[in-house]
Amino acid sequence: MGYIEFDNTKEIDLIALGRVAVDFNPVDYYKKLTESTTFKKYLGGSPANISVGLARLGKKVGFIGRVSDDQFGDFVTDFFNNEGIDTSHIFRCKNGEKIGLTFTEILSETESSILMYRNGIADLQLSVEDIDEDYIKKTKALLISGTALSASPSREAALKALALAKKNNVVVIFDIDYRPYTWKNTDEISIYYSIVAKESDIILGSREEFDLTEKLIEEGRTDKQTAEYFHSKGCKIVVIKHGKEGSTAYTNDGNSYSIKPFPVKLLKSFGGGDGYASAFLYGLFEGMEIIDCLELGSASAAMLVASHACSQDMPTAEQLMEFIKKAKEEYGEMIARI
Ligand SMILES: Nc1ncnc2c1ncn2[C@@H]1O[C@H](COP(=O)(O)OP(=O)(O)O)[C@@H](O)[C@H]1O
Ligand SMILES: O=C(O)C[C@@H](O)[C@H](O)C(=O)COP(=O)(O)O
Repeated sequence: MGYIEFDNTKEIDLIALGRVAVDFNPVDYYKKLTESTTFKKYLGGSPANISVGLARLGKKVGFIGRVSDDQFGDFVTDFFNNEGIDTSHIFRCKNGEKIGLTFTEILSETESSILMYRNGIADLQLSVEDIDEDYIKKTKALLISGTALSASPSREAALKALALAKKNNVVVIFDIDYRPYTWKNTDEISIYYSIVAKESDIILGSREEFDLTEKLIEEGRTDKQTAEYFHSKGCKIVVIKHGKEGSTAYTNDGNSYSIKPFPVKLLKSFGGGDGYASAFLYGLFEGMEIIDCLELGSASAAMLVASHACSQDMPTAEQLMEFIKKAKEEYGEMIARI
């Protein structure tokens, strides 16, 4: 059953809006960040990682964002160009704002932390003038990443893009993407997350992220109650992730589909969400059944938590299918299915 009706006359599959950043992941990991001395530089930023993931899977991807006018702004723009991602709407900050830097601490396979340098950040300078209706008209889907709502003028730019997407028959995907940094308080989180969530066709988030969204609506909801609420506002698919416990997609016909993680040798505990989102959305673009979309998402997520990078290690469709094939050969056809 097709829960999402994409307008396939549009030339772009997905435009993502939000931060592009630079990740510095330690090469000498499994130690404290204070002790790591060597790092590998990658493109980063959750919506940017998702964009790379979808491009690697063969989708036509665009991006709306602001980056610094320096070598790191060049680096991320060049990386996008090399991946075939449209950069016509990635703008440079002209007042010295800097791109976000993310230093990750990989203490063990299961313990990681993320140190974000976001003072005077470029991505939150995205402004309503950067939001071009003619560009948004071109895409089947717009993905809004929650951190874009954390401060003005990016907040108003994201809300303008949302309005133009609704006006132009563009599917709206809200990746809640909570990062504590930048938000003033939890009231603002709930106000702005819930505005976007109530307008979205697809929402992806962890339980914690939905709790933050629903703080000013109703607290303590179950996953089912959360899904039913956003379905009542017009959302078609609500995906609620529970880390290594797996995830469930709730569709607006009252059905739900759950998937478990694929067994994998963990390298780090982050990066899974971006792999998950890109592959899940790829499945929707391909018209797959929800459970098959979830399987793709779970597999890609597993590949990413087993990898050092969160962008550069995004799989191609061939690699993703090969990973699933091998997992099923080793663990059985129903390995990730509940
Ligand atoms: N230890 C793990 N092994 C395999 N897959 C994992 C593991 N941890 C997370 N994942 C996968 O990554 C997905 C997203 O992880 P989660 O922590 O929920 O999101 P995020 O990475 O955005 O914080 C999970 O739903 C799961 O499929
Ligand atoms: O989102 C960021 O700014 C940092 C990411 O680039 C980083 O790779 C990461 O934390 C991935 O997050 P996740 O996929 O949500 O675990």
